Amino acid sequence: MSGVALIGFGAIGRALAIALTGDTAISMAGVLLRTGSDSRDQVPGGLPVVEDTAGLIALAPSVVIECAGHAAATLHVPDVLRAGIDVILASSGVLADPQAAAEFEDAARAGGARLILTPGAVGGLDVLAAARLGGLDRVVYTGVKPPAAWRGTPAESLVDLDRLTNAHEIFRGSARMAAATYPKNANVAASVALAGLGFEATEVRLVANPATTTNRHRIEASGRFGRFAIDLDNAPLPGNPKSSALTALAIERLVRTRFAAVVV
Ligand SMILES: NC(=O)C1=CN([C@@H]2O[C@H](COP(=O)(O)OP(=O)(O)OC[C@H]3O[C@@H](n4cnc5c(N)ncnc54)[C@H](O)[C@@H]3O)[C@@H](O)[C@H]2O)C=CC1
Ligand SMILES: O=C([O-])CC(=O)C(=O)O
Repeated sequence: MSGVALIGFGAIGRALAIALTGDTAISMAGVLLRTGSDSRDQVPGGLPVVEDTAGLIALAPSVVIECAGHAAATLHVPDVLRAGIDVILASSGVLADPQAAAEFEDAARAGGARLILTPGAVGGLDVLAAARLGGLDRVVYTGVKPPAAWRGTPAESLVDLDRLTNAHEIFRGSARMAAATYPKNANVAASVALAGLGFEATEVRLVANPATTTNRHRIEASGRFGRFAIDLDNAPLPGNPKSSALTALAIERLVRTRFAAVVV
């Protein structure tokens, strides 16, 4: 088996295809699109396009990258894992649903494959996961994005995003609720929860702020290890103000790591 296959060809998928095409050590195996998808015209010529899970598995990739959202992850990822193919999951928030989390894990075990979470738009998950082994007391994640990043989300019923003049907290609660309520904006909250204190105990604040042009993420954690805080100020991806460019880079790094002799 060789190569990388994508589920979805939106802002992250396009960035990955550009970054990985032409690399001599890594080949692109193909892309899974929905039937009639607008993205078809943007897929580089010669790259196979498939429309269902069986077609994706038939490409025999060494790894599949999911970058299409929670529904697509639920639809395709368990079967890909059961077929023995590793999956890099961008839409980590799908695991906030205990039933989905159990199904994904069972599928990975059944197929002898690995479900790999990307740090995505944040960093510090290594610190959090190590600190957790010694015991964590508190983890707080705060995500701040410009109003445009909250369009098409429940924030629209809380505040007039077009007329916002000050920062407005649009969500405060558990990582589980954040991931379910903001599936395209709070995957980071889910990844922080999975690395640290879990979906219930991880505290999340989401903010719409007209004064920012970047996607800001702050993780604060304390426990027996001590304490840490990490701040990221991320440029958004062209084509999707919700998603940080760092997310595509973090996935690219995971892919390169799989094919590298020395792993940093
Ligand atoms: N872990 C993290 O830090 C982050 C995770 N994400 C996740 O990555 C996902 C993708 O992000 P973007 O590329 O920025 O979104 P996007 O909206 O630009 O692209 C998503 C693409 O997936 C396609 N799609 C939807 N359902 C599909 C299906 N069933 N099969 C095939 N394609 C399907 C859509 O048509 C669209 O072209 C987000 O929805 C989110 O779940 C995004 C940003 C950060
Ligand atoms: O890319 C980002 O800044 C974060 C994001 O959308 C998510 O966590 O789903």
